[in-house]
Amino acid sequence: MSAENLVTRADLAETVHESTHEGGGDRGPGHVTEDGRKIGGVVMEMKNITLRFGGVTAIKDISFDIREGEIRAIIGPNGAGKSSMLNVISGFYVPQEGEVWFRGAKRPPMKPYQVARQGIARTFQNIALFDGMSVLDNVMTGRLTQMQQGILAQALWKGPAEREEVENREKAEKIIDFLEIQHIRKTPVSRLPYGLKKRVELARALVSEPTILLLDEPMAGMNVEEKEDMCRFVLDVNDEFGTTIALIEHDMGVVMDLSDRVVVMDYGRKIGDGTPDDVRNNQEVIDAYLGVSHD
Ligand SMILES: Nc1ncnc2c1ncn2[C@@H]1O[C@H](COP(=O)(O)OP(=O)(O)OP(=O)(O)O)[C@@H](O)[C@H]1O
Repeated sequence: MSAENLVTRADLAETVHESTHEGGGDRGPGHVTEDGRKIGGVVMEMKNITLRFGGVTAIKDISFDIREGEIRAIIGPNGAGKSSMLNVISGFYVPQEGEVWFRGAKRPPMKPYQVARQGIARTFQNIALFDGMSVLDNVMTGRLTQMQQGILAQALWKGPAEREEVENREKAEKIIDFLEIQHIRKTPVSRLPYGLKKRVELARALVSEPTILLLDEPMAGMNVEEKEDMCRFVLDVNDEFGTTIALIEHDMGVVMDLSDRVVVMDYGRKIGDGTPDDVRNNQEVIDAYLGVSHD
């Protein structure tokens, strides 16, 4: 990330002050945050996860949980294993050891589309949209995992298929309005600036009405204004829909101001876990990550 793209904590505090929630204080289940958001019980639990790629151990025996309604950040230096962890949650990787628990039940190994059907949506570190398609059509693809009608029924445009298509379109339009991209809904994605493409990706993930939203570096490569917008939308999504959010982010200003709790990884290990204040004051975290530049 270039220096000009960096948002300082002070900048962000100023711009997202109204909806930002403090990191400190009691984070027990069932509590209400200082800004009135409800944090529920544990919705997802990673238990002793180990993931290897041949000789490389990307994740070493990591456990942490995610509570309903919270914004949970995963941070750490490059190669720490953050994306691998998000890929375990979303079913792209199956760990060699450990268990993933979702809504109080151990999750069997699942394909990513099955995980998506359980209400876990994600965005990617690198933009993964259909370039030649319009914003609306891209957002509509986010409904695919929810569709009940088969391809033949869709093609014949009959009865339930027609109703489903109308319903999907209404949901897509609602999210497009919510993320303030209605003015570009007919524009091919290839013509959009970077920040708007990232917002379209967010829209596509949101239109599936996820319980948990996984964001892999949602602000990477953005300029200051784009970052401020994205921060506001992440907070608004959490506020308005009560969506639980787990995100990977390198910008510490963003992480510290957005998150309820933070997991810190380094070389595949967990070296910190707690409120932003907890991790900010953790010497191991300072030595491994916070004390060094992340440009
Ligand atoms: N598909 C893969 N095959 C082999 N090794 C992999 C694969 N994916 C990740 N790794 C390795 O696992 C380790 C963790 O990578 P990962 O991408 O999860 O880290 P990260 O913390 O997300 O890094 P970054 O911040 O740079 O995105 C690295 O050593 C990486 O090279």
